[in-house]
Amino acid sequence: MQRAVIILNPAAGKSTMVNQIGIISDKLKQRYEEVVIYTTEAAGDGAAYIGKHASEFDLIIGAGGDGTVHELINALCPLERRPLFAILPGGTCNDFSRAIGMNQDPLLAVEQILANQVKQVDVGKSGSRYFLNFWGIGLITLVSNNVDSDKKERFGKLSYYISAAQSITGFEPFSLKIKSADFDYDDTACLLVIGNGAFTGGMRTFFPETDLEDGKFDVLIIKETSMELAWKAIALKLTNEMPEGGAIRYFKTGKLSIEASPGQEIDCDGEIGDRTPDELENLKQYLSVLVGDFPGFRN
Ligand SMILES: Nc1ncnc2c1ncn2[C@@H]1O[C@H](COP(=O)(O)OP(=O)(O)OP(=O)(O)O)[C@@H](O)[C@H]1O
Repeated sequence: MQRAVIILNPAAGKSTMVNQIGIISDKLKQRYEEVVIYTTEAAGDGAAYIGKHASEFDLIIGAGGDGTVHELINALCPLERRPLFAILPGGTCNDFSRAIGMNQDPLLAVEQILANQVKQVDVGKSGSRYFLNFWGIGLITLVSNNVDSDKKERFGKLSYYISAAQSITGFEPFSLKIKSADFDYDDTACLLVIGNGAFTGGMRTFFPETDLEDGKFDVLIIKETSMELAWKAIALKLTNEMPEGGAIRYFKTGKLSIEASPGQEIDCDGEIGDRTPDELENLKQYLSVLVGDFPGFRN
C-alpha cells in the first residue's frame, strides 16, 4: 500500500492552500491508498514529524514556501532511507519548486505530482546543514535581512528587489579566500553566491543555466558593488570565460572551502545564522524528488 503525507505550513505565503488541501488530498488518493495531512503549528514541527514518521511513508510532500522546504529537507537528508519528496508551492517565492518546474498553482502542481516523474537532484551540504537553492555571503544577506514580513506580504517577490536596490550602495567589501579543485580566489569581494537551483527571490536570476543533476555548484563572485554591475550580473548569461581580473567571476565546482575576513554572516536558502569559514560539498543526485516540466535539468 502506497502512503503519502502532506506536511502543510498554514502560515506560509497568503495561507491560501489551507482551503484547497481537502481537494488536493482527494486527488492524491488516485495514486496513494492513504494520504495523511499533518498541519504544523510552529516552526520545527515538520522536521520533528519527519524524524519520527518518515519510514512510514513512500512520499513526503512539503506544502509551503522555501523556509518549509528547507526545514523538511534538513530532516530528510540525514536519513539512510529517504522517502520520495515533492513540493506543493505555498510560499511567496517558492524558489526550489520553480527550479524543478512545479506549477505555482497547487491544484495544478498536484497533477504534476500524480504524473510521478522522479529525478535524483543534487543537494548542497554545509557542515550539518543541507540546502537546495543557494548559500551566500555579502550583499545577499543584507537583501534577506531587509525584507521584513510586512513588505513581503504587500509586495511579494518584488520586495527582494526593492531591498537589493536599497542594500547595494555603500557596502564594504571583505577579503575572500576560496579553495577548490576547479578555481582558487584570494581577493576582495562584496558578494559570493553558491547556487544549486536556478532561482533566487522567485526569479531565474544568478544561474539561468544551472543543472540540478551534475553534482556541481555554480559559484558567482562579485568584486565591486555598483548598481550597474549588479544588474549586469543578473542579466548576464554566466560562462566560465569571464575576463581575467574582471569584477565578476564565475565557475562550477563540486566542493570548496571559504574563508572571509572579517567573518561573514551566511544566508543559506534564505535562513541567516551561521558565519564563515565554511566548507561546502555538492551531494550529487542525493534526493529523489517528483518534478514538473523542469527547465532546470538537461537530459
Ligand atoms: N504553523 C506554523 N506557524 C508559523 N511558522 C511556521 C509554521 N510551520 C512552519 N513554520 C515556519 O515558517 C517559516 C516560513 O515559511 P515559508 O518560508 O514556507 O513561507 P514563506 O516565507 O511565505 O515562503 P517563501 O520562503 O517561499 O517566500 C519556515 O521557516 C517554517 O519553519
